[in-house]
Amino acid sequence: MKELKADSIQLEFDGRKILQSIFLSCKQGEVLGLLGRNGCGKSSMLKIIFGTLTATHKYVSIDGEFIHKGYLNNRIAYLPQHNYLPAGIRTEKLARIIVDPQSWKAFTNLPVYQKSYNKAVDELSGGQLRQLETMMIIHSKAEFILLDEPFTHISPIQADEFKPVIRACAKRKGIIITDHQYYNILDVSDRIVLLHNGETKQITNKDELVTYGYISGL
Ligand SMILES: Nc1ncnc2c1ncn2[C@@H]1O[C@H](COP(=O)(O)OP(=O)(O)OP(=O)(O)O)[C@@H](O)[C@H]1O
Repeated sequence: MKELKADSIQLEFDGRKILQSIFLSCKQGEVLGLLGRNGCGKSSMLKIIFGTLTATHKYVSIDGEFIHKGYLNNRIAYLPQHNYLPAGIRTEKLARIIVDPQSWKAFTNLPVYQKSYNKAVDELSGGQLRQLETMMIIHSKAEFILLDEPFTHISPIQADEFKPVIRACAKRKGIIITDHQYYNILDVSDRIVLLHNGETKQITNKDELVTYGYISGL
């Protein structure tokens, strides 16, 4: 199983330090949950690993091989925080571009695809669209999958249907997932990392999330 490592990432915006002491690793076969307050740099970190945001400094590797642009050669796929599928195009057409032919059967069996395959993206509800674009990324060819807020706009029952699909995908791939619905992240993840004051903290006990002021502990 391959291992993705993100190390020594530093990011500044207008002289303001956002990320400074970052170490993340994710093996194929596991789901790594990434938590952190609004604006702490979670999306920026995923974009740096994916290769679409330039950091002041970064070291991203898969099995020791330096990865400059993760999106090249189907190494890393990224679900952005905001919708990415273009409006006006039929779902089936987009799925044929994004989904790995080897995962086509599993993907097309998903209820969300069956309900939407002959519709255009702009005919879907916000929740349907979010599920669909997450599922397309999960069933893409990439070795590692980065999911930025996949549970946003998703109803609780659909989130519960979602989690086993993410777990099943993690048998073959490595997944890094972030969302403010932290209970869903705790549920679906093997390990948790908290981004706190620009640094990654490996979380081994839920109480540490209270200590770092991420949840209130009430
Ligand atoms: N292009 C940019 N130019 C300047 N500042 C930026 C830019 N992109 C992000 N930032 C700032 O960097 C910080 C980290 O943003 P980022 O979107 O990575 O945080 P986040 O943890 O994903 O937040 P949220 O949970 O609210 O989505 C924020 O303070 C944000 O305002």
